[in-house]
Amino acid sequence: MNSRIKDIREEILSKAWYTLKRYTYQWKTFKGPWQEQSREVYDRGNGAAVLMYNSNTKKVLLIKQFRMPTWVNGNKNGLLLETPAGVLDSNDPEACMKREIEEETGYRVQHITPVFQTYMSPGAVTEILHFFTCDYSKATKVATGGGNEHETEDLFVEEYPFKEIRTMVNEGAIKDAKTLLLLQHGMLNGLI
Ligand SMILES: Nc1nc2c(ncn2[C@@H]2O[C@H](COP(=O)(O)OP(=O)(O)O[C@H]3O[C@H](CO)[C@@H](O)[C@H](O)[C@@H]3O)[C@@H](O)[C@H]2O)c(=O)[nH]1
Ligand SMILES: [Mg+2]
Repeated sequence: MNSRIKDIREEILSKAWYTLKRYTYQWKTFKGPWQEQSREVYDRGNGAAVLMYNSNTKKVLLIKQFRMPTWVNGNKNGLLLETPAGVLDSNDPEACMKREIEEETGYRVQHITPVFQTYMSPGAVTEILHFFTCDYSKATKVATGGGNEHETEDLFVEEYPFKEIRTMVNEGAIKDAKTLLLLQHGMLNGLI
């Protein structure tokens, strides 16, 4: 509860694949007086993302895919290098993450480690992202991966040596926030 907010009204602006709402409310400002504020809020559910590193081969697994929102905002071919990630389809982030790993990468992993959770774009998007790490091995590969064709997902799986990844991070070549967070976490904690 927050006693600084009252008279909240919500209005659906768009309800298609996900939901966009406008919230209008009274906010008690830090200066004292009440003020009416209005904010558009996009609800695409919550998500999960994982740093997949192989401590034997010393490689990190990343996926490349076309991301339309980046293409309309400066990413020339629209392709983005990211950690595996997915939208949660239940209240169990760990189970969802494991399903998503198998769908996107073809690995059926037993253990993943929760590391932190963050709001990804708190001015506009409700999403909390659950972050994990996973030390994977070749032996757990059960399928080719590449995403769910029914959902028109089309992913390309790549592996990068730790050394190359560290250079990419330091030179600003990673353009996706969740991926940068996880790679930096891996570097800070001696995983990669
Ligand atoms: N038809 C249609 N399909 C959509 C739309 N938006 C998403 N999809 C389908 O839904 C799939 C969702 O795939 P996931 O793997 O579950 O999610 P993601 O797009 O990888 O999202 C992850 O990364 C995002 C960006 O960092 C995160 O925001 C998200 O929570 C999650 O972690 C997409 O690949 C696409 O096929 C849409 O507007 N229309
Ligand atoms: Mg995904």
